[in-house]
Amino acid sequence: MFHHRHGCGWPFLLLLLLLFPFDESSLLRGQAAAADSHRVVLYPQSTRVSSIVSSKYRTAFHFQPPKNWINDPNGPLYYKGLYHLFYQYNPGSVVPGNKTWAHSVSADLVNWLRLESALDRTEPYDAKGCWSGSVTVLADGRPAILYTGADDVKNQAQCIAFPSNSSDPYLREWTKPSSNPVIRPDGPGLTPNQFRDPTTGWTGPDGQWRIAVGAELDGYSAALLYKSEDFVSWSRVDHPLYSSNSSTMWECPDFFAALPGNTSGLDLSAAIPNRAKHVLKMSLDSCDKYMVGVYDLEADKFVPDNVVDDRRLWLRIDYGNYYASKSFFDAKKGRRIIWGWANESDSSSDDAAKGWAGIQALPRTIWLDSDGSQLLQWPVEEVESLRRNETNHQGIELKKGDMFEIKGTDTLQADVEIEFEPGTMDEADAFDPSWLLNTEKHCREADASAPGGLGPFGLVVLASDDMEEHTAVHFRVYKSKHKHMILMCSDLRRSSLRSGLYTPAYGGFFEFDLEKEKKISLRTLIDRSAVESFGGGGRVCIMARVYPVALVDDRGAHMYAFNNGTTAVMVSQLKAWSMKRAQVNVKKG
Ligand SMILES: OC[C@H]1O[C@@](CO)(OC[C@@]2(O[C@H]3O[C@H](CO)[C@@H](O)[C@H](O)[C@H]3O)O[C@H](CO)[C@@H](O)[C@@H]2O)[C@@H](O)[C@@H]1O
Repeated sequence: MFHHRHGCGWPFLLLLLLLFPFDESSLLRGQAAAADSHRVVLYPQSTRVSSIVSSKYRTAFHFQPPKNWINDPNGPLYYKGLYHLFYQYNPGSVVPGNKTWAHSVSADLVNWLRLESALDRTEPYDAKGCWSGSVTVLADGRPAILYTGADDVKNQAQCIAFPSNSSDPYLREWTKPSSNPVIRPDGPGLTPNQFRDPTTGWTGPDGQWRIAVGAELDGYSAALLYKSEDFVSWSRVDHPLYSSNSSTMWECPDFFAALPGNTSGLDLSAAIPNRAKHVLKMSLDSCDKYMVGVYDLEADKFVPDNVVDDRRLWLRIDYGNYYASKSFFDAKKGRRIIWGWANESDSSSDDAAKGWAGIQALPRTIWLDSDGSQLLQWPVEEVESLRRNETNHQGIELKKGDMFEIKGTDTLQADVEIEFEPGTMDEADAFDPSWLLNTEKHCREADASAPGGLGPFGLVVLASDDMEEHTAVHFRVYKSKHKHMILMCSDLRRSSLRSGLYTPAYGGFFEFDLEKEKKISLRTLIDRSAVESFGGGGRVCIMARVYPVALVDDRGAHMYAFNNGTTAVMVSQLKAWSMKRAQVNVKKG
């Protein structure tokens, strides 16, 4: 029998059991299947599914403007006591196009004040859009924007802008000098409409500035390297910072240094300790991938520690809906922070009806693990200021089929931290490396309801009373040669009764010394249409967008810790908080 702990729905479940007997070993699938039979009778979709046009899907603490289309975060920086976030914004519409640099500021990375646009399409060289780029603080303390201007035939060139008044901490007004564009799409191997998204600058041993620009080079991907004395006149270095024939154009490259095992960040323009590694991030295939390596100062090249030919195996910043990320060194707290964009997962006609599309994922502190092999991420600590009414449990044993309902928390706006401790690791199934090639496929097959030796166990969020709608974030433990391989999935397939949504089962693997660590942690932040999860202390991150009908209908939602694996797991610690609404772009300054 399954063990439903502290559950709300006993009478209902009992009724379901009587009416629709199901395989006891697969509670989630069983409930959904039973509910499926109900759906026709109780919830004919035409009358049941209320409109997606609801302010209830707008996020309470993820960054979004009041309306219209947004994409990439651009040029984040900390300047004179304020955090600045610029982002790609179409001021006139909810579809991509006519991009400008919208601009917001914050004292705490949580509450944001909307300012006037920083860059608009005013010149022939940016007539089709002021596209993505970065901010660099120059030696005299002045920030400079480098962005991509797309002209009327969408050829791309890199352009510069300076604050009209750099003593203004709000950096409200920006000026484009007559020297623009400062880097044209010229030179051997370049494709003029595949040349964009300049990185933040750094200085080399010769004191000269360097930047990388995403490009297609001879049909392949490259982070092209440019050098300058004064940040205004640039020349192309005869070799790229790094290039690869495993893919085509890389968008939004990001290049930074990090010390293994140290959560403090490094400022790329300052002296970089010898022990430091470098990270090159690139956006392609609708996701953000990265390589860890060293920056060979003599050759002026990035050299990855491992060259992996098959790009499906490249490490990922996030295994969900997350793209075009950009990091910056936060001089206030000495950390590196990364921002990334999460698109809507509905149709563009839904977006048009809603009048808004796109959010930014939470700002995350990002650092390298102790052996320098992968990045770890965690929401910036400031997010915790929104936590209210803590719920705390320890020592909950979850046997196969158990669900433990987390009560007393606003399940639509919540922050949950759980530690799972398997009783034994003996039953873990064997790992097959071929799963790494398609983790989403593996998450579809390794469903939350399909029992394994050790797992699935995890969290079910935004679950309707009858489980007809729910999103499962869960782990499965596999034995591999040396350590364990942990699969983390965020399965959206039953997240909504609506049709026409993109509802994959996202997934990523991480290697973990479970014998030593004993516990696997999960942190999930639920913010209405956003479910952002961090597994294994930030080893795998999954950003997801969901649109449960129950949320709009005010039917509430449930949240459960569950285990459907053969081996019992102990929830050694469970903490949940309701999250207060932040002031995000509600006011214009
Ligand atoms: O806003 C331009 C910047 O955005 C980037 C990366 O997101 O380029 C995206 C790109 O278009 C694709 O992405 C759009 C969303 O950003 C999508 O809606 C569109 O359908 C896609 O083609 O933007 C340009 C212009 O559309 C196109 O060449 C890119 O692929 C970044 O590279 C740009 O600076």
